[in-house]
Amino acid sequence: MGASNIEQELSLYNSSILANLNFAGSPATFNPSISADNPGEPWLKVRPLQTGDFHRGFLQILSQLTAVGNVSLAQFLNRFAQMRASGDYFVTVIVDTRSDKIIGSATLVLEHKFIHGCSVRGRLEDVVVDDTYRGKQLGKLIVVTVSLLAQRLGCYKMSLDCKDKLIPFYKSIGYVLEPGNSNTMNIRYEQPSAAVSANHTSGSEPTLPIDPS
Ligand SMILES: CC(=O)SCCNC(=O)CCNC(=O)[C@H](O)C(C)(C)COP(=O)(O)OP(=O)(O)OC[C@H]1O[C@@H](n2cnc3c(N)ncnc32)[C@H](O)[C@@H]1OP(=O)(O)O
Repeated sequence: MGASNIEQELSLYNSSILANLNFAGSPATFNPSISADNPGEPWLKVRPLQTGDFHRGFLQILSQLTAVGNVSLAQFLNRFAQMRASGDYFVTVIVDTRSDKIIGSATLVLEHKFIHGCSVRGRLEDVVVDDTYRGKQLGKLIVVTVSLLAQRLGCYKMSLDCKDKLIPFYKSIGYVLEPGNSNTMNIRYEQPSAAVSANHTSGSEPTLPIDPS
């Protein structure tokens, strides 16, 4: 099914918050100058992820970043609805409108804190540009877009994890390795069990016993 057959698409977030981002205030340099509003070609568009992007190759793009698995349309729409309801996921894509295909993506996730006066931190996740479009500033464009969005949404900082070879790429956009504070540590769970929701306010969710002591 072609993406154009989808009558009513939902956006993950309100696209108006992408307007007039201050690209001039970013440490990144663009030559020629481009921005989310003016990505350099009339057939390039930067916008929030939409439900119809399942049919525009969104998951295929992500598979150039890491293993995606066999995600069905129902799974995609379910995850989309969860992200949209949370209001904390800003999956942002670049579309080639000539082919109606997604050619780039980056995600800003908001992490709500108690510290720093109940502040919000941004996390940069899942950055990818289709391999046939690389080397044309689109990687920088999508990362700067979500980084400026984080600033607009009031984040006090934005953080990312990346392979060593991408450090120069992110440095060129203003990200820095902070001395004494630049390590990533992980525990990997080889066989993740079925997720159990920790939200036990809904009647249908499993409830956790309350310790009366
Ligand atoms: C937080 C995360 O998600 S980390 C995961 C990042 N994603 C991946 O590794 C997926 C596979 N790679 C890609 O999709 C792309 O190569 C990207 C997104 C990293 C870069 O996209 P591109 O569109 O090629 O980047 P763009 O053309 O904007 O390049 C910007 C600058 O970074 C440099 N650069 C781009 N890729 C790399 C790289 N792999 N290694 C070193 N430098 C790089 C370019 O030379 C360019 O330098 P310049 O500004 O001095 O000319």
